[in-house]
Amino acid sequence: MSLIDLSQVAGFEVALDPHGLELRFGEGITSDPPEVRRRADIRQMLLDPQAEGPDHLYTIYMHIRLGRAAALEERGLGLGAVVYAAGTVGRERVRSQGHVHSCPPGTELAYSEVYEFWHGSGLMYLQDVASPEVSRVLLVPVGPGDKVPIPPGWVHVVVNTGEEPLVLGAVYALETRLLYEPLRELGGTAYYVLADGGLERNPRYRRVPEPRRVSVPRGRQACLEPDLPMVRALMEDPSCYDYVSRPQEHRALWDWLLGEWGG
Ligand SMILES: O=P(O)(O)OC[C@H]1O[C@](O)(CO)[C@@H](O)[C@@H]1O
Repeated sequence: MSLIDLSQVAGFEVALDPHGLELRFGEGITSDPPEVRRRADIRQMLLDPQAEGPDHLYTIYMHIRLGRAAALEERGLGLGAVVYAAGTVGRERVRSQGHVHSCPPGTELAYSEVYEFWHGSGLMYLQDVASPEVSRVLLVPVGPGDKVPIPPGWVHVVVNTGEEPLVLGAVYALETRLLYEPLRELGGTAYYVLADGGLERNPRYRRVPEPRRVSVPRGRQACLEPDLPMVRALMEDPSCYDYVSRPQEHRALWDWLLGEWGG
């Protein structure tokens, strides 16, 4: 199958092999060896742990090095990417398992991350805590060019709602630890996104609000312009995603973001 060029939306040379769920980088661009998430790996987070579906759900690329990445690393940031299969796992859409991030040492505000969507269509599922009493659940429909910062401490899951592979790039904090256990103990998120577009409540949660559908935030202060790829925004202003690795210094930005989403 032919490759799909993503260079324009990503801001550097990269193409999607939709059949293999793989990325091909331009010359001189490298990454850590890709990691494949299989259905068995995320079983404990599914509505039905025995659900049938594709074996290979998504491919993760971390530490993508563009040759000019020094500015990124000096700021405690890395560039990653994920390719999600299309299809269903039991009654759910193919999706990431979900996790939360650790906090920078000596702080109480967890590392963030910014997702930038490069191909396909999806839904970001955001939940304010990975514990049985949840106050906010947000659903953000996403497509190419959209950027979504993860508010500190929030559970985040990416759902492929389209019929093609969904591809995203991610600016993440190099020091982040990904925490899966709090969510595994709850059997995943408070709601599961179903293939028919509906939501199924997870009975292990004690308190859950009605989910709210919100828009992708647009804001210069957070470098979220849809027509400026993250790697180009970083070239123009190397500090523009410092809020990812130093969330505690950017409280006004988090207030703005949650305000955009209705508080
Ligand atoms: O939750 P999982 O299975 O680790 O997959 C999501 C992946 O996406 C990322 O958020 C992209 O950087 C990684 O941190 C993570 O490994």
